[in-house]
This record gives sequence, structure tokens and C-alpha cells, in this order.
Amino acid sequence: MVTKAEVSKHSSKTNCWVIIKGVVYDLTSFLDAHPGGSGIILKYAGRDATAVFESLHSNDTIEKHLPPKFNLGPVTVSNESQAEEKETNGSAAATTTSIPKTKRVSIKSIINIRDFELAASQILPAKSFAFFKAGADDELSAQWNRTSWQAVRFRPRVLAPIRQVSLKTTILGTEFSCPFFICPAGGAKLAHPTGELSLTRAAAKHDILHWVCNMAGYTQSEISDARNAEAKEQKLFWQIYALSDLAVTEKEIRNAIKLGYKGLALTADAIRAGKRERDVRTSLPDEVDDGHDDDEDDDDGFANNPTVSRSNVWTDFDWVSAIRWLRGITDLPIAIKGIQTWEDAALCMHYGVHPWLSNHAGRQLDGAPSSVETLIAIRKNCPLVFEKCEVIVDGGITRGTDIVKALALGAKGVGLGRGFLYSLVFGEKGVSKAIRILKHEVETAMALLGVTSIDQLSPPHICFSGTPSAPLSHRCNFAFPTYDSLL
Ligand code: HEM
Ligand SMILES: Cc1cc2nc3c(=O)[nH]c(=O)nc-3n(C[C@H](O)[C@H](O)[C@H](O)COP(=O)(O)O)c2cc1C
Repeated sequence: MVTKAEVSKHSSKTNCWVIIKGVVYDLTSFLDAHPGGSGIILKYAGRDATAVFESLHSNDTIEKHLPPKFNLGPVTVSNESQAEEKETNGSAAATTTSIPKTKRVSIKSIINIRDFELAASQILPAKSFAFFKAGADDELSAQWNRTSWQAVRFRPRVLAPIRQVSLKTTILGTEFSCPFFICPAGGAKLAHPTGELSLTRAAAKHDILHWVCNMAGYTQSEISDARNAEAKEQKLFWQIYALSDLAVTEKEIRNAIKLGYKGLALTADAIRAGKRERDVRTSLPDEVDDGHDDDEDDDDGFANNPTVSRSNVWTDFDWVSAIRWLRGITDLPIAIKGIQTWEDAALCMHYGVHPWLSNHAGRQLDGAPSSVETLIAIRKNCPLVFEKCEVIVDGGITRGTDIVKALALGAKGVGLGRGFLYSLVFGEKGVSKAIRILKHEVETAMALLGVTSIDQLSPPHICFSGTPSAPLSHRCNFAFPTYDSLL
């Protein structure tokens, strides 16, 4: 048994204890190996980190990733610290998912995906909202992701007879009711305590794909069970980071296969985390003055070492070894997530995997291209990719029209990350409403464009002349090629 007072004495980089779910852990020698970086743990050194830990990790994270020797046993709660305990629990709840009554926004007022973002900004604690919204550095790529869809215009063929429009399609060989899906994204429990379970249930209800994240707040089996309660046949896909201990990741993949996950994505764009300043600002210590404000050691997540290290993630992969390793484990379709150039998309094609065009919501390399640019670059330089592979796309999608534009440019599946996270502040019914909104918008856009099925969408439905409000060059130095030069 260790007292809370004792724990509070271990609050530095060279001596770091935390309390998680009533148990004390000595994380000193785990700090540099922690995939989320040492900085975040150090902010909670000597304190109870349960709330923030639970919102970002699944129940089996400690068992899977932390050697038992770091477990120092349960914390004792002495009488004198019970008052303090109450206070801590109060603030812990406030950092996660409690919604102050005064800030309730009615789901009825939501009519589009952007409304969910506004609602989330009003409902969620600042730290949680910042975690979702954050992009790297100046957030140029995060903003550009969204703006770049606006620079693409349609060429509607209005004289086509339109009675019924079907959104049905397949993604990596599996049938779904529509071409958009829920992206893998950590931290869903920050939006709502039911996290991924609600995402999975809503996806099941509407027969859309939930591409589950390996940083989910629930275990693979818990998510799988949520699926089974709704629809036994619902197909889930699984996203992985290859951890430096590949055996751990391999076990996870095999378990996903056993549980019936039907597709895999290996995220390749996050060997380190980008510098997300919104996160840093909202996490700067304000509640507890521990007297270490000027201690450079405690500050290494920010000033001394502004990138969050992800030392636990495998960084030695080349194409051949990565694909050989994955293929040695499974025959399931594989997407490589985070492709940002036509050359890497062509390499995916060469090695028999599918390119997932993404810049990780602009959270990694600021200045990275948007998926629109990469789609266009592939079409221009190596259009064979669209024939040989299924190109998956995400980043900045907020409208049904964005989805239709991506499909017309050659995407097979189109993902939303933040849009669904924001809708999750209303639990399963929020996610369900987001899906209904998007289905309606996609269907309307297709009808007005003159197509009745997804496979009819093609590059001639798109043009790039002009932008909605200002010349593109006013926003950035990128000039889209003209429609003619694409064909
Ligand atoms: C108790 C020991 C801990 C273990 C074994 C652990 C393990 C992990 C692992 C394996 C990941 C990668 C994703 C995943 O597979 O879940 C991760 C990510 C992360 N962890 Fe921890 N963690 C621990 C403690 C903490 C604590 C105390 C905090 C916060 C105070 C924290 C914050 C984070 C963050 C912010 C990420 C990255 C999220 C992202 O990149 O989006 N972890 N952790
Ligand atoms: C809060 C948050 C957490 C994310 N976590 C992951 C992750 O763990 N693994 C991953 O491959 N992508 C992750 N992503 C990226 C998404 O899968 C997706 O690429 C991106 O969110 C799409 O952009 P959008 O948010 O503009 O729709 C995350 C994105 C956000 C916003």
C-alpha cells in the first residue's frame, strides 16, 4: 500500500509515479518508451491520471504494454486526503465527458456536420475539444484539407433521367450501404463515455464501415461485442500502428482477424506526433502549482523537445519488409494509411496494397498536401493506380458534396475523423444523425449531378476553374491543373 502523499513526492522525470484506477505505477523507466511521449505523463507525475488515461487507452493497455514490475500496488486513501480525493474526482470528470447543464445544445438544432463541431466546442471541456481540433504547428494543413474541397467544382449533367439513387458500394471488397466511413481516431471517450461502442453501433444500424482504431478506449472484443448486439454480420476494419515490439502488434492483428475484422490499415504517417500547440496550450499546468514551473526537465514535452516522441513505434520499415511482414500474417485486404504523394501511391500499387490518402487530419506534418491534391497528382502521373487499387481518402470532409467530389476523382471509400468524433458528443444518436445527414447530402448531390449509382461518378463530373469566393492563390500558392490537363 502506498499513500497519496508518498506518490506526490515522485513528480519528476527521474522519479515519476502516477495513480491509475487506484493503483500506483512507477513510470520512470517507461517514460521514453511511451508511444504518447513522456511529456503528457510528466504533467500528471505524482498525481492521479485515471481520467486522462481512461479516455485515451483501452482497459487492457496496461496489461499489454507495461511490465508488472512497475506496479507498486494499490494507493491508500487516508482520511485526511478524502476531501482532496473528492476534489480531484470532480475535476477529473470535468476533463472528460461531463456536460454542464448550462451548456446543453439540442441535437434537434443540428442540420449539418459543421453544426456538430460548433456543438462540441460548446459542450466539451476545452482540453477535449482541443485534442480533437488540433492540427500541427500553424494548422495550415488542417485548414487546407477543408478548403481544398471547396476549390473543386462539379459539371452537372442535368438531362439524365433520375428516379432512384443508390449509394451502395464496396470498400476493399466488402459491401456497405454507402461510400463514406468512420475513420480510426483515438480519444473517442473524450467525446462520450461510450466512445467506440456508440460509433460501432451507429455504423451497424446504417450499414456503414467503422474502421476501428488500435488506440480505441475499448478492447477489440468489447467493440466486437457491441457490433454483435446490433448486427451479427456487420463488418469492421482494424487500423494498426506497428509498435517496436512487432510481436505485440502481430498478436493484435491475429486477434482482430479471429474476431471477424475484414480489412486492415497500417498507419505510416505517425512515427512521431506533430507539434499540436492547441493541445500544449490547454495542457499547460494551471490547476496544480507544483513549484516546478521553471524546471526544464519537466518541460521537455514542449520547449526543450517540441515534438512528442513516439519511440515505441516501429521506425525501420521499408516497403518490402512492411508488406512482407503483414502478408505473412494475413490475406485480408491491406491499406497503407498516410499516403501523400503519387509516387508512394504507385509503390502501394506495386506491392499489392491500397493507398489511403491522408495527412492524419493535418496533425502531423504541417504543409502536407490535402487528399484532393494527391488524388489529382495520381490521376495526372499514374492513373493506373485507380485501376489496380482501391484508393481510400480522408481529410477535411464535412459535406456530402466533398464525398461525391472525392469519388468522382477516383476514391473508393471516403473517411471522416473529426466529423464523427464531434457528433459523438450526443452519443450513438449523434453519430446516427451525422450518418443520416451525410447520406441525404450525398444522395442529393448525386441526383443533381445526374448520376444514379456510385460507379457512374467519374472525372468528367469535375472541374477546377475558379474558386467559390476568392482566387485560390489568395489562400495558398497552389494552382490546380485545369480539367483538360487531367484527361
Ligand atoms: C500506465 C502506463 C501507460 C501505458 C502502458 C500506456 C500505453 C500507451 C500506448 C500503448 C499508447 C499507443 C496507443 C495504444 O495502443 O493505446 C499510448 C498512447 C498515448 N498515451 Fe499512454 N500509456 C500509459 C500511461 C499514460 C498516461 C498516464 C497518459 C496521460 C497522462 C497517457 C497518454 C497517452 C497519449 C496522449 C497517447 C497518444 C495519443 C495519440 O497519439 O493520439 N498514457 N499509451
Ligand atoms: C482526434 C483524432 C485522433 C486520431 N487518431 C488516429 C489514430 O489513432 N490512428 C490513425 O491512423 N489516425 C488517427 N487520426 C486520423 C484519422 O484517422 C483521419 O485520418 C482524419 O481524422 C481525417 O481527417 P478529418 O478529421 O479532417 O476528417 C485521428 C484524428 C483525430 C482528429
